[in-house]
Amino acid sequence: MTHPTHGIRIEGLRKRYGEGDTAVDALKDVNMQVAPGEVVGLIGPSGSGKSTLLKCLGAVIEPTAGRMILGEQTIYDNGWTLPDLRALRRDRIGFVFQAPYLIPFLNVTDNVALLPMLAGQKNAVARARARELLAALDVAHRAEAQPSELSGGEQQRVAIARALANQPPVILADEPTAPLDSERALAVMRILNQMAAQYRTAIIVVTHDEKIIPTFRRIYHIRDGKTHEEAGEGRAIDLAPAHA
Ligand SMILES: Nc1ncnc2c1ncn2[C@@H]1O[C@H](COP(=O)(O)OP(=O)(O)OP(=O)(O)O)[C@@H](O)[C@H]1O
Repeated sequence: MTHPTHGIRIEGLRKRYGEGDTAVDALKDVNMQVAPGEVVGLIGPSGSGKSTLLKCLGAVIEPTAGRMILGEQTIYDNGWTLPDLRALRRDRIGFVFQAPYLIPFLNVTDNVALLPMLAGQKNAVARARARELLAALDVAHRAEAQPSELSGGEQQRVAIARALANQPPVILADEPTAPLDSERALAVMRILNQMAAQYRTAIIVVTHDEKIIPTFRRIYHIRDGKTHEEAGEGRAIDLAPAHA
């Protein structure tokens, strides 16, 4: 089957934890499509299945049924279709979390270059790629600093650079703006939108953050393990300051 849009496609995804009387159907029927270059919001109350969905998409846990397509590749079709899930996570999916989780004893450039090096890139190529991304995210001047010397917003931008380092077709962001004030939260959303457009990345942002919800053009609501799509406001965010 061909997938003209690529990006992310999820069809009829289900996840059951446990068995028998104690089984929990965390995902009952999840359907989503995210185009390359698009940033969508995923919103839902506590316990609705958001983390379960991200963990399935990130190949951290195995779904029970359905299909998941990342980029050009079907990765799950009622079972994993790939032998090496570690390589999938490392090379094809970027993760951004609420906390930046930078490696404290590596400088900023090496934090970003590490994943391409692990994927087999030569050191010089990986570091050049890291410097290009740090420049795109406006933190090139901190390239030789240690993570502890950066502000929270700078650390989050380095974490975004790291998520982009292997040019994954997909980025999964879990509450990436929760600890940030309004201006910085909007700046992070602007960066994610710019990066999505520049690198044709499909990005899913799980969030409760009222500050950023108006920025999405499309939102998936998840409730009781089922997704519902709705149009967002898609409010322009180019008035936000450049520095997160
Ligand atoms: N490992 C597990 N074993 C059994 N049930 C689980 C497990 N992980 C999650 N669940 C259940 O699956 C359902 C969905 O949980 P999930 O963590 O995906 O929700 P969430 O939307 O991310 O919630 P929150 O916003 O509170 O983090 C909940 O009923 C939860 O109790």
